[in-house]
Parts: sequence; C-alpha cells; structure tokens
Amino acid sequence: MATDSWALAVDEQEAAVKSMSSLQIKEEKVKPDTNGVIKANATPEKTDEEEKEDRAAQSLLNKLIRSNLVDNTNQVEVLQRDPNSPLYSVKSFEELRLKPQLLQGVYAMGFNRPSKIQENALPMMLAEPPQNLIAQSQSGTGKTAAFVLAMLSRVEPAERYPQCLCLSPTYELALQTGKVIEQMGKFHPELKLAYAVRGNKLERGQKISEHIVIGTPGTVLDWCSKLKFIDPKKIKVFVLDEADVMIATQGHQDQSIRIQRMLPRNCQMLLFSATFEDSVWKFAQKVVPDPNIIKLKREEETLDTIKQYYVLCNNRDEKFQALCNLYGAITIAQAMIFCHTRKTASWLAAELSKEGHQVALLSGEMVVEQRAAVIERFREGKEKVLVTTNVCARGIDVEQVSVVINFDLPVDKDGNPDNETYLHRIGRTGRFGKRGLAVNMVDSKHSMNILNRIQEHFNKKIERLDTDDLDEIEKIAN
Ligand SMILES: Nc1ncnc2c1ncn2[C@@H]1O[C@H](COP(=O)(O)OP(=O)(O)OP(=O)(O)O)[C@@H](O)[C@H]1O
Repeated sequence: MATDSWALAVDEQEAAVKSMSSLQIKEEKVKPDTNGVIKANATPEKTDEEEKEDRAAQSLLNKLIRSNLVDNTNQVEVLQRDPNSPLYSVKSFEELRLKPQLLQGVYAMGFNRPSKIQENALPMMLAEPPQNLIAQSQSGTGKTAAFVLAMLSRVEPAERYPQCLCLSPTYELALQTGKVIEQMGKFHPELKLAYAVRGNKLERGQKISEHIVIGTPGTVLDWCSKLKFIDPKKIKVFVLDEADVMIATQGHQDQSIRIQRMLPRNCQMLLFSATFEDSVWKFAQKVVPDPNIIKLKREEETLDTIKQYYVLCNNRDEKFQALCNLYGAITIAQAMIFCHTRKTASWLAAELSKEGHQVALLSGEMVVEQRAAVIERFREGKEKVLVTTNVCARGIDVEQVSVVINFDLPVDKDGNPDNETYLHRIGRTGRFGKRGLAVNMVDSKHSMNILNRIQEHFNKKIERLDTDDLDEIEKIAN
C-alpha cells in the first residue's frame, strides 16, 4: 500500500516520541539500558501494586513481542442476531472470495488458514448485507488481522474519501494496526491510509481522500466534527479496536460514542475486545446495534504440570542465598523471578549479576519499547534470568521458562494472597504440557500464612524444600 506524506509525518512524530521517552528515562534514578543490564541504584520503594497498570502499554508490549498466533483449543461461542440464518464458518481464505490482491496479501503474511476466531468472524463481517459484530478473544488470536481484512475488502478504491474508520486507544496502537493494514494491502497500491493522531495537523477546510482512517478517539472526533476533514456520513465500516483498553482510558468511551452517533445507520459496526467484563459489554451494546456476538474463552491455566515448593528463610539475604544454592545444584535454563517492589527487584538483579548470572531486569521505569527489547532478548535466550515486579510482567507469556521463583509471594493491596496472579505467574495452559518448577520464598509468619491460603485456594500441596540439602534439590530437578 502506498503511504503518503501523513504517514511520513507520523514516522517523524514517532521518532520524536521515542526521543522524548529516552529523555524521560534519563531523569529516572534507575537507568537500565535497553538490554536490561542492571546497575544497583536505589529506587523509590514502591510495591508492584502501586505501579500504575497501563493496559494500553501492556497491549502494545504483547503485540511487539508476539511472533505468531496464540493457539486456543476452546470452542468459539457464536450468537447470531438472526438465529434462523445459517451459520457460516470457513476453513480456508479461498472460501471467502476475497479480491485476488487481498488473498495475495494474506498469503504473503504467512497465513495459511483462518485462525479460530477468524473462521467465524470473517464470513460474518464479509456477508451482504453487512452485519454488525462484537467479538471477544484473548490477545494474539487474530482479531486485528480479521477486521483489517474486512476493511480492505469493503473499500472502493475509485471513491476518494474515507470509507473505513478504525479507533485505537493510543497513538502507538494505531500505528501497529496501520502496519497490518499496509502489509495486508501491499498488493493494492491504490488503497490509501491516513492516521488521525495527535499532532497530525492538516490545513483547515481540507478534505481527506484516503480510504481508511485509523486514529485515536479525540482526534477522529475533531476530524469528523469540528474540523470536518472526514464526512462521517460516508463511512461504511466503523471498527472499535481494544474496547477494553479504550474504556480504561478517561474520555475515550464518550468520544467513541459521539463518533458512532455521526455515522449512517447502515454503517457496519465492529467491536473487538480481549476481555468482556461488564463495563466492556455495556459499552459494546451502546456502540454496536443489533450485533452478532462471537466469544472465544481464554485457555485456562492450571497448576497440574507444575512442581511447587517453598523455602523457609529469615530475611532477604537468606532468600538470596537459597536462590544461589538452587542455581548451584540444578541446571536452570531460564528463570523468571518475581519481586514485590522495584527496589527489591533491582537489588536482586544486581546481586545476581555480581554472582556472574546474565540477568535482565524488567522495571516500571522503562518505556514500553525498552521493556519489549528486554523481553525479546530474554525470549531469544540472551539472558537467562529475568527479574521483574508483577505489574511489569502481567500478561506476558514467556512459555519456555521452566523455573519460576516467587522471591516475594503475590499479595493484593490489602495484603491478602493474590491467587489469580499466582496462577498466572506459575500456571501453564494444558496444551503445552511442559513440566515446570515453582519455588516460593517464605520469610515470615505472615508470608507462611499467605502460602497456606494459596495452597488451600488451589487445593494443591506445596512441599517444603531445604536448599541447604543438595541431594534434595537435585531430586526436584528430575
Ligand atoms: N490466520 C492466521 N494465520 C497465521 N498467523 C496469523 C493469522 N492471523 C493472525 N496471525 C498472526 O498472529 C498474531 C496475532 O494476530 P492479531 O494481532 O491479529 O491478534 P489480536 O487478537 O488482534 O491480538 P491483540 O488483541 O493483541 O491485538 C500476529 O502476529 C498475526 O500476524
């Protein structure tokens, strides 16, 4: 797809944002380099729960590090607006009767067959007359590729005005989706894409001739109403991506609704979300009238294939010693170590590197690109130990990690066990079936109590391990 001066402007802006981000980093007390290599500077004491959970950053991080489709063995649930109409699903892209250039684009991306969610979503999205859709499935299951294909299919290249409008929660996420549009539309050079993102200034009175506009709600709203760069009445497809991230951002929900109200009645409305809590569902129903609904449940994680142990210690130094004993006795290919505070995480990372380990630190101070670079290197095996706080690592799947160490047990802000986080850190989805090892460091009556409550919750015994006894440690490795 041919890009234009706008895309160039966006590139420049991206570079500016990056340099701004690195300036920000320079002001921080801890300065991990992009390789995550550690210097033991003091950081403000902050529990991981206090670190702001930034869903947009997590979503971007996942996109940046993901290299392929997330597998899911669950059944897709389909709720049709008209239950009497036949339910179509496709097993191949050919069945969709796409324009040849698009089919070529899909194959050039290495897609051989539709993903699970695409099997059902694509025929619905491409049906005539167009149908509305609300779709939920975990990140990485092929939602973006699906709606991009739908937008590209509906565009009439000869009509030189915006026909598809796609809302993303942030500028960076809009750029990521834009890249998919460009890749998939590669063999359709006449199709043009514009970015409605902050800083992308146009002359007043101008009208946009690009076929697809992707942007953030505030700017898109301005372009449709105040500035009138887009005629919303001509929009044929309206996509709301990452609805769960969208509603977590102040103002986005209202702006999206205001945009939706400007669109013609027969505009196809499509909404995608990785999760479906009540608030997302309410929002979805407000912006997508008469929808078909597709849901794919997240693959459950279990503790069944994990050997779980705990080590009794008296303080932080003993925990560190126990960790060294573990490393001394068994071969640990790659480990992830979770700490409660940033301060502990950076202390531990520094101590481990002093011991000669190749350590990466994932820290809340890093901008998203730096975090992605750290995870990427760890995934490639360039570092063998990843030390992190929980908020930083939430939602990140590093499947090949065989050993997880809870240097601190996960607790919520009231100090109660955080069972969900425990499961997410340690659990595996059944399909991988790889055996894993989890070691919990316990250093007080309070943390013993937390451990007991975790055991009760999962109804799974966590065995005690004496890390001074080398024979015993060796046994757990087998
Ligand atoms: N049919 C397919 N065959 C092979 N790979 C695919 C297919 N569809 C998508 N992918 C790839 O799988 C990865 C995840 O797809 P995609 O980004 O569309 O998922 P998503 O559900 O939109 O994720 P997110 O919620 O994070 O945006 C991407 O690398 C994409 O190129």
